[in-house]
Amino acid sequence: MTAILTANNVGMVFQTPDGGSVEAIHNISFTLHAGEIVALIGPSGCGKTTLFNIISGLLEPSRGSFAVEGGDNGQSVGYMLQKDLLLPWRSVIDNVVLGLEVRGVPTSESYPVAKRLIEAYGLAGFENAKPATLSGGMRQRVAIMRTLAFDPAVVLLDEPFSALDFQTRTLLQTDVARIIAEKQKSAILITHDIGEALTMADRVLVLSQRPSTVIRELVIDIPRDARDAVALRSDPRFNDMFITIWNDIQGKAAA
Ligand SMILES: Nc1ncnc2c1ncn2[C@@H]1O[C@H](COP(=O)(O)OP(=O)(O)OP(=O)(O)O)[C@@H](O)[C@H]1O
Repeated sequence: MTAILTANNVGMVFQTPDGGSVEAIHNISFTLHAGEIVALIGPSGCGKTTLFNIISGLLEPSRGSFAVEGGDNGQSVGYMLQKDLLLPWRSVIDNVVLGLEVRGVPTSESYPVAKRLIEAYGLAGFENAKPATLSGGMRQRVAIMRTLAFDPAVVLLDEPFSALDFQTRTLLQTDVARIIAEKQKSAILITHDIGEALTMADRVLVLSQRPSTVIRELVIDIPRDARDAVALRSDPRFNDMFITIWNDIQGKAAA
């Protein structure tokens, strides 16, 4: 398996204005392989956002090393955030091409890429619509298209659906996992939602309380393409894994 992203003994200590320090991440090591979705889940304040900022190249770790295949992290990592951050004055297609435009790709090249994504992922006919006229789920679809349009090596999904209602969120989890598989992308999913991690990921890394380390690695041995977000919830394996992760996050020993 080809490694796309490698974190080796990554640690992060923040200096505080009063001269003290906060150790956010104690030691995290993991590898993301080509085509994989790895979920990071942990208690509130355990350092998920800090790790996300390290992965995206916004922060240098205090210890250890971090590498993304293809070099400069910022260039090879695409984000999808909880807030879709679409530009309200731009149409759907002009939002999808934004990342390409920033990189200087002319519209003669970027529009066909965007049109293919919009058609493939269920928004044909909405190319010229403004974000305000779309539902929350449609806007998140536009956000994933914008992320995929510039062909990043790794897609970072930072609580991507937490602002959506349960039904939309459940449908989009399966959809986005499928889109990532079809585009042969690798992704890291940061989430508080155990069900979301189990629906979308190949592996779940459970993080401890701050300063965080990986306290469990769980391989989800149900093929991704056979996972329906709703049917999965009545699978006994889902329940077992859910309880294991829940106990880890609560700091409880397995029952
Ligand atoms: N710039 C900073 N200076 C000092 N401490 C910081 C800084 N950034 C984060 N921290 C601390 O590091 C810890 C981890 O923060 P982080 O935001 O990464 O957690 P998180 O897991 O994303 O939280 P949540 O689950 O609530 O979104 C927290 O205790 C936070 O207060």
